[in-house]
Amino acid sequence: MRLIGGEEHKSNEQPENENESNNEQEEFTLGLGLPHQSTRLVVGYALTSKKTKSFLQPKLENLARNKGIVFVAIDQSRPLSDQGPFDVILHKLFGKQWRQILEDYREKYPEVTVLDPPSAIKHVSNRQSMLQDVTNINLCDCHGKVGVPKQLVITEDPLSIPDAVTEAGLVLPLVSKPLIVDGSAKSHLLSLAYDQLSLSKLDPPLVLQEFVNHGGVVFKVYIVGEAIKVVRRFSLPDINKLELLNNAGVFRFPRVSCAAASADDADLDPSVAELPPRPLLEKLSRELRQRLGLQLFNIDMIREHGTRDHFYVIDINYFPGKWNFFLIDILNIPQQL
Ligand SMILES: Nc1ncnc2c1ncn2[C@@H]1O[C@H](COP(=O)(O)OP(=O)(O)OP(=O)(O)O)[C@@H](O)[C@H]1O
Ligand SMILES: O=P(O)(O)O[C@H]1[C@H](O)[C@H](O)[C@H](OP(=O)(O)O)[C@@H](OP(=O)(O)O)[C@@H]1O
Ligand SMILES: [Mg+2]
Ligand SMILES: [Mg+2]
Repeated sequence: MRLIGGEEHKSNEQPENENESNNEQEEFTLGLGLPHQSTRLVVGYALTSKKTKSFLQPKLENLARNKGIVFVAIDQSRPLSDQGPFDVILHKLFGKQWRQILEDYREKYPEVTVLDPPSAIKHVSNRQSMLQDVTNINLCDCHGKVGVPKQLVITEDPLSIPDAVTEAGLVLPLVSKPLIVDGSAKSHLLSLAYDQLSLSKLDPPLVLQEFVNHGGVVFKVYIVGEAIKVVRRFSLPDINKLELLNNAGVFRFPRVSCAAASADDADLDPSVAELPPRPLLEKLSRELRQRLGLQLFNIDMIREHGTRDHFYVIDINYFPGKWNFFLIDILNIPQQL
């Protein structure tokens, strides 16, 4: 298991010069559970134009090509079976139609690795089901505990929300998040609720999650097959009891922890900045890859403020934006040795 990130863990094996490319391709392919090819790997990709631009940057394409990995754009206007042949299909498109196309293709070509299976992606496209697998993972002896904030799904009448929150015993403040994540900006419209009555202004379907004070830093744990990369991002600041008493209403907030909000080089309180323990991340990653059936995802984790080792998973994202940099890390590591 390789941990790449704030604290880079370099493997100490040296690539054999004579078939370096194959070994490095092996790193990439076996790490992702892909078939290892001795010659080249054809990766068909189906992404939005925005994602293609952010993911398939020249550096990645060139590096991959040097290692026998070729990316070929899938023409979404033509039958998938008329294209290829592919060894891998890498995709991040939403909607039933694409899911069906991919399921039919998997039936016909079971030998092609689909990163990742549409049903597994659908599971993490819902903010309730995405976190369900986290709570029953046995992490004893992994130097920490990992939970999920108490949360409540609201699908019906917003006027029922205040009573539903009382009944569920949720404690304010609460973070309101659209229930479905579909790549749209709308699915990232989050709000912070300081009082119960204002909750009836919200717009279901949504999930209400208890806000956990965490020192204003979130750990984004990127998982690419067997590789893990952790980065720190700025997050919402803690909310103390006085602020809670003096504030009322529901406030929408921007995407506070996006790529531009890197906290990796910030001067932070070490007790806040300390990365989650590696054994914890390795076990969590291994278990979630297996339970979610995913190879490409990230986990957003926060440390409960005032504790050393009590973490919460607040979000899981499929094929997040920074994947290409980690692919470069994985493809590139032997050259860095
Ligand atoms: N339960 C929580 N307690 C404290 N802060 C939270 C909680 N949930 C979300 N946040 C804050 O809101 C930010 C965004 O939350 P979340 O990651 O769930 O939204 P998102 O739209 O899925 O974001 P992205 O997919 O870009 O990571 C988090 O990075 C964190 O700063
Ligand atoms: O900070 P990053 O680049 O990891 O942010 C991700 C974000 O966490 C989500 O994964 C986004 O995907 P959706 O949830 O489907 O919107 C990513 O957007 P994408 O267009 O790159 O897939 C962000 O990059
Ligand atoms: Mg997040
Ligand atoms: Mg998310």
